[in-house]
Amino acid sequence: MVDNKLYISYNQIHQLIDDAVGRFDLGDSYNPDLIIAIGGGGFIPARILRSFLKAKHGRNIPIQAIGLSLYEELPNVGLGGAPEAPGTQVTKTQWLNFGGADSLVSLLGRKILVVDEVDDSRKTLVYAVAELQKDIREQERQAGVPAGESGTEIGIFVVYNKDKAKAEELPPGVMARYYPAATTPDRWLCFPWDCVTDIGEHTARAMQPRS
Ligand SMILES: O=P(O)(O)OC[C@H]1O[C@H](OP(=O)(O)OP(=O)(O)O)[C@H](O)[C@@H]1O
Ligand SMILES: Nc1nc2[nH]cnc2c(=O)[nH]1
Repeated sequence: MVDNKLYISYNQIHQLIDDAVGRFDLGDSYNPDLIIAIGGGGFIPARILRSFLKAKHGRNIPIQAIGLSLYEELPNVGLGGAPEAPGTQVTKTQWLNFGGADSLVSLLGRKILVVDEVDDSRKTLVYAVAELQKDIREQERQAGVPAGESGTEIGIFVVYNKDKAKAEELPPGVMARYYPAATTPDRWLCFPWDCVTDIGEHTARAMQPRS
């Protein structure tokens, strides 16, 4: 049976992020001051990205986490696990804390970089951006700033963009700040943090020439 999965190693992710920060001139052409990581898959890439942006600008960018889920896990069938089945709608499992007395995050005027490990159908990113835009409008309203005039910008960094027709589209202003570290065929990606068997074997598979 043909293994249609693509195995990815930690080093490959690290190297792709390093290359992408230089290639896209991230930190200069778009200089984020807030990273929003979409968990769980966006957490490790966001942390690596923060190191490369700090190396460039000497400034640690805060990382805030949101939790979104679209894919359900199928029973595990060996190394790398089974591909997961897409659900029909994205669900929020965790969101930013703002607005109340214990508010931690102001979005106004921020240059936000949303980070995830893979852009597949694009549903997750579209949902995240739409929800963030609602929050920005609400914060503008609370601050008495006309809608859309706070100077807040949203960009997107993904480690892998799957080369396929997307189910949904991002707003053009956000697509202008869309940074995919790599483009990959429409195959199931097995990330190293999903590996619960032998990480050495997983890494060896990741290093084999792609078929
Ligand atoms: O482009 P899409 O088709 O929306 O898929 C991409 C999303 O799918 C995965 O999340 P998942 O729902 O599996 O949650 P997880 O990160 O917690 O595993 C991945 O981390 C992305 O967030
Ligand atoms: N691990 C993993 N999660 C995903 N979520 C959407 N596409 C993928 C994929 O190819 N691999």
